[in-house]
Amino acid sequence: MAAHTSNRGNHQSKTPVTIITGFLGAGKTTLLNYILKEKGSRSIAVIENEFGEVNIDRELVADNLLAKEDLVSLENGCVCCSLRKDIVKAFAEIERRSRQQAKRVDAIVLETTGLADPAPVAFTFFANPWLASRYRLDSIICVVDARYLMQHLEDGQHSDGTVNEAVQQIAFADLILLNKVDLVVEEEAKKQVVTAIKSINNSARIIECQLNQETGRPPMDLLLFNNLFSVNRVLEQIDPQFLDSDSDSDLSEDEELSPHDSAQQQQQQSGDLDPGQAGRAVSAAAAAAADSGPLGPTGAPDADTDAVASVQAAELASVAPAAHSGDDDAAQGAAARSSGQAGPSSKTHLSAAASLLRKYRVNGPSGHLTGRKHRREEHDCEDNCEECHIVEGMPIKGDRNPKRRAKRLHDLSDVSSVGIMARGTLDEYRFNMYMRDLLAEKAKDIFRCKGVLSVHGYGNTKFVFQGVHETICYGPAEQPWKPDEQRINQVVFIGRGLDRKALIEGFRTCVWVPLPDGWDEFRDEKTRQPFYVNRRTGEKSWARPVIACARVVATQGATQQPSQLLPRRQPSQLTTQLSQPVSAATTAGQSIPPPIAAGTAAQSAA
Ligand SMILES: Nc1nc2c(ncn2[C@@H]2O[C@H](COP(=O)(O)OP(=O)(O)OP(=O)(O)O)[C@@H](O)[C@H]2O)c(=O)[nH]1
Repeated sequence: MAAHTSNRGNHQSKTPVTIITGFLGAGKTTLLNYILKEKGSRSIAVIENEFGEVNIDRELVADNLLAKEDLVSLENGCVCCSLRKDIVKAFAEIERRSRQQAKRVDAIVLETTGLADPAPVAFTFFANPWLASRYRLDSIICVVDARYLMQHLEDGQHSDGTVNEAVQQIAFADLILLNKVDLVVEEEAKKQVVTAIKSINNSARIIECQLNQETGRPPMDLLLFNNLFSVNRVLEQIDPQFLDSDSDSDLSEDEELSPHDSAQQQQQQSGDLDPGQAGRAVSAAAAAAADSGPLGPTGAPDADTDAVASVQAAELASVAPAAHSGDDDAAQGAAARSSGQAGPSSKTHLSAAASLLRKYRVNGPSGHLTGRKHRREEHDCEDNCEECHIVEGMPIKGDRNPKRRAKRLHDLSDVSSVGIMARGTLDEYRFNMYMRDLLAEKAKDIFRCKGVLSVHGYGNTKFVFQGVHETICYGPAEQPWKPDEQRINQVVFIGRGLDRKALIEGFRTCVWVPLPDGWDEFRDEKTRQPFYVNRRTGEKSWARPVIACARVVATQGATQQPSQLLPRRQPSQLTTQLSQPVSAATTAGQSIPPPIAAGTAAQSAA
């Protein structure tokens, strides 16, 4: 780990950092899990950034980590904007933990959210002196969803010439994993995707893969320690003015931590970072690290006198203003750093860094996750308007004319996440119906949904569900529910124009509740729709009776007469029916099948 390396400024001795980027649902976490499983004796720490209100990825990644200390989560925000300060703090936290356990870290993998622009994240490694002295960017890997890329690119090309995150992610990649090739059967369609990728980034290597299959994964040595990132490439092929520097910096003022923050920092020593607490906790770590000094390779304190200053720099996550030193200086400095030569003068370094950070500091005061509805057309704003998340950005490749540079739009004002948690177990059928109806109506706008579920009738099997637009699959998690683990269902939806209230209310109806005494549940053999029979009276109903007023509810809203139902079956048959795994309804990569015609008993059952 960087804290365990005494060489400063030597490119190869710095701890390599791999950024995994890619649009929502492309397969980033699948890749990360593969890396963690195949890492062998190498020690890898993970910084995981999740956009959603509920962190499902932590659950999915944690099983593959040797220790939970190897994972730092940056939740409910996006590292490229609202959580960017926290990147530095997350690195400091990893150092603190590794120091505490006298453990080395060979590499760090940072998984961004699917909505992140990797550019500002990447440049934090050049802009922040503390990070730059300890870490080097090994490569940016972009995972591309072969099935949905064209849709995402189309969504990303606006009539006003702006581009979206999917484009940025490809443009900045050093390595592109064209994933889910199993879902694109036609060679022509695949070629079209490859052509689209090459039109954005012609220099990155493209590897076709199927990350969810053992046989479809790229070899590990292509992924880590590959030294592919090059600032020169960014300057030459993406934005020649990327490192333009100037003298002003407005960074330090609002990024400094107040004494109040510092007091809070002292209280949090370990554990995953809560949203909002994250930065403070990790800063405390940076401060603690500064106090004790960095460790050398053996774990002994290093006498490096700039240590305190460096770590404090990390804590502040800011750069001091520096005199204007000229574009060439800045570019050369960055290029020199990239190639492992001695760094530029600190003046140049800080100046370039100030320019970069200012350029990419795009989020408004409250960040885009607060559900701001501020839209571009509502006022006549300029580039860099913080309210709109619009910054001056990348040119379209090959376009060297600054006047024609496309503005990059990081307008997530209508994109939100809705996280829902519910205690207990879920009714399989109702949940299937809930998802089917939701996706039938809103699949295009629901970019991503995922969750961890406890389903009634399946004992301690923990189910994971994963959805990307209308593609959804269910399956058992790697680990079952632990005996002392609370059964809390967690789902998260990420998309455009989500109706939070409707999503929550709908999900609530999926929670399994016991039937009133005397009622049995059966399934229609063809549709698998449940129906209910009163043992005593023989009454049948599509609607689920509830305990308090079973008769009333049982007849309310039923869409067909119980007489149309199949004959009553024996309880043993019922058990067989209900023990069908929820995953049997769908298999990976297939859309959820419609068990019954739309709009029938699923809604009325509530
Ligand atoms: N068919 C198919 N599915 C895949 C492949 N690779 C990953 N998946 C599935 O795609 C879904 C999303 O994968 P993740 O790894 O969670 O995607 P992600 O990019 O981390 O998603 P976010 O973090 O939410 O943006 C999961 O259900 C994976 O099992 C593949 O090669 N083929």
